Amino acid sequence: MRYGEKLSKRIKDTNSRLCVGLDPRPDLSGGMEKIPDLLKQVVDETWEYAAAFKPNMAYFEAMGLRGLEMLEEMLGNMPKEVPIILDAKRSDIGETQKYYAKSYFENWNVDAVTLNPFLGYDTMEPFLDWEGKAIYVLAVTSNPGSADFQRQMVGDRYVFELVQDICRRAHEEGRKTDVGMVVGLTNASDDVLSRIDDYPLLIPGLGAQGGDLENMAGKGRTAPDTINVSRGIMYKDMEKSFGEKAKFWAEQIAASYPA
Ligand SMILES: O=c1ccn([C@@H]2O[C@H](COP(=O)(O)O)[C@@H](O)[C@H]2O)c(=O)[nH]1
Repeated sequence: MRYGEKLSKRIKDTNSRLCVGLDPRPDLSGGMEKIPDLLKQVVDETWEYAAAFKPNMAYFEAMGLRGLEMLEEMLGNMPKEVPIILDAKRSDIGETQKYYAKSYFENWNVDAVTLNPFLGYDTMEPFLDWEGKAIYVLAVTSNPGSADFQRQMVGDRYVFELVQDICRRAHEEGRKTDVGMVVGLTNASDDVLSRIDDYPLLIPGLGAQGGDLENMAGKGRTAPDTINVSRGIMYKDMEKSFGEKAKFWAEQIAASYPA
């Protein structure tokens, strides 16, 4: 089964496009030793509402070797039907990318990984022949600085449209790996979305970053797009359970962008 099929099935089964972000912060969680139980609790309480989970490498790397062990332990115990998108945003020459691809797709067996496309198509190549896997390339990120490069014009096209050419090329070449894009909800204007094809989108920026779900309403998209919430579930309204917050966000998303 291709990645897109697995994610589409999950979105249908749960009636949810919510991607639950797993960004553990020891400073807000009573110390590093609390993180493994916290992650287990978040996964246990939210998985029924989750189209996907997205651990961000930065938060695990910040805890040193123990953090990587925690990530590995967590990945080994995730519900198998929920796709895992590892937010790594890697970028390097192709020879080195081979080892990132092996690390994420073979050793950790995640379903998808985020990549920075700045070094060009050849650096995506090592990720493109993996059955059942996907990459999401950064196209229009959710930060204000997305205007610095991504939303600049080169001739009569935006830079993010050149990024989209990577998806098109992989698709035309019939590669085994699915290729989607990261498009931040905060910057998902009509001008942007009208130029984005129906490839799977990973859409961060809901919750703490204030992205507006109305941006996604009525766009006629059919791809298995998933909308991420990290802090809004793990570190907001702590009197509520993680499950309650995940349910809330799944419903909010469905109201504007039905599954
Ligand atoms: O453009 C991007 C790409 C990735 N992210 C990541 O998503 C989550 C968002 O966390 P929140 O707490 O829901 O704001 C985090 O891991 C970011 O590094 C993004 O925000 N924007």
